[in-house]
Amino acid sequence: MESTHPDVERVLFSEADIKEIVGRMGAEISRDYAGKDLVLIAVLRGAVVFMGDLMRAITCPLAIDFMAVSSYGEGAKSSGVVRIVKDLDMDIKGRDVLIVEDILDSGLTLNYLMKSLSHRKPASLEVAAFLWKDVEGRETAVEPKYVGAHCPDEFVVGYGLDFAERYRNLPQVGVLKPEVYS
Ligand SMILES: O=P(O)(O)OC[C@H]1O[C@H](OP(=O)(O)OP(=O)(O)O)[C@H](O)[C@@H]1O
Ligand SMILES: Nc1nc2[nH]cnc2c(=O)[nH]1
Ligand SMILES: [Mg+2]
Repeated sequence: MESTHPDVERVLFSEADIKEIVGRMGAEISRDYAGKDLVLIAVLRGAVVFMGDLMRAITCPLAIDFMAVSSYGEGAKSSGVVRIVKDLDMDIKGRDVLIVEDILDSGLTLNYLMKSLSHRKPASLEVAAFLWKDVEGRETAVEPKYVGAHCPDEFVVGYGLDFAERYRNLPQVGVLKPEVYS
C-alpha cells in the first residue's frame, strides 16, 4: 500500500506511474541526443525532483544547470509576471539545450524562458515537461517536445510541485483536500 499524505484527496500519479513515465522520457531523450552536446536546464524550484530522476534515466553525456523563475508566489494562481530569480552559470551558445520543467500550465513560464534562452543562440532548444495541463480551448505558445503525462485542469502538488512551498516532497502527484487550499 502506498502511503499518502492526510491532506491529499486523490493521487493522480503514483510512484510507480512516475517511474514508468520518467523511464520512457529518459529513453527517448537518450536516443535523440546521442552524439550531441546536451545541457539540461531545470527550472527551480518545482523541477528539482523531476530533474534528479530524469538525468539518471538519460544514458548520454550531459551537463546540468539551473534557472530560478517564479510566477506563482505563495498561491495557486499565476501572478502573470515571470521573474528571473537566478540565471544560468553556463554559456549555452552552440549547445543542445533541453529545459526540464515539472509542469506546463498557462505556458507563461516556459514561453518567457524559451524567448530568453533563444537569444543566447543555443544549437537547439527544446522542452521536457513532466506534466502538461493542456486545457481544451486554451492555446499554449510552447509545445514541449517531451511530455510525461497530460494533467487534468486542477491544481496539483507533489513530486516537486508545491502549494505555499509545502508538499514538494510528496513522492506522488495529487490533489489536495479543498479545505487545505482555503
Ligand atoms: O505554465 P505556467 O502557468 O507558467 O506554470 C508552470 C510553472 O509554475 C510552477 O512554478 P512556480 O512559478 O510556482 O515556482 P516554483 O517552481 O518555485 O514552484 C511550476 O513549477 C512551473 O514552473
Ligand atoms: N503546484 C502547482 N504549481 C503549478 N504551477 C502551475 N500549475 C500548477 C499546479 O497545478 N500545481
Ligand atoms: Mg516552477
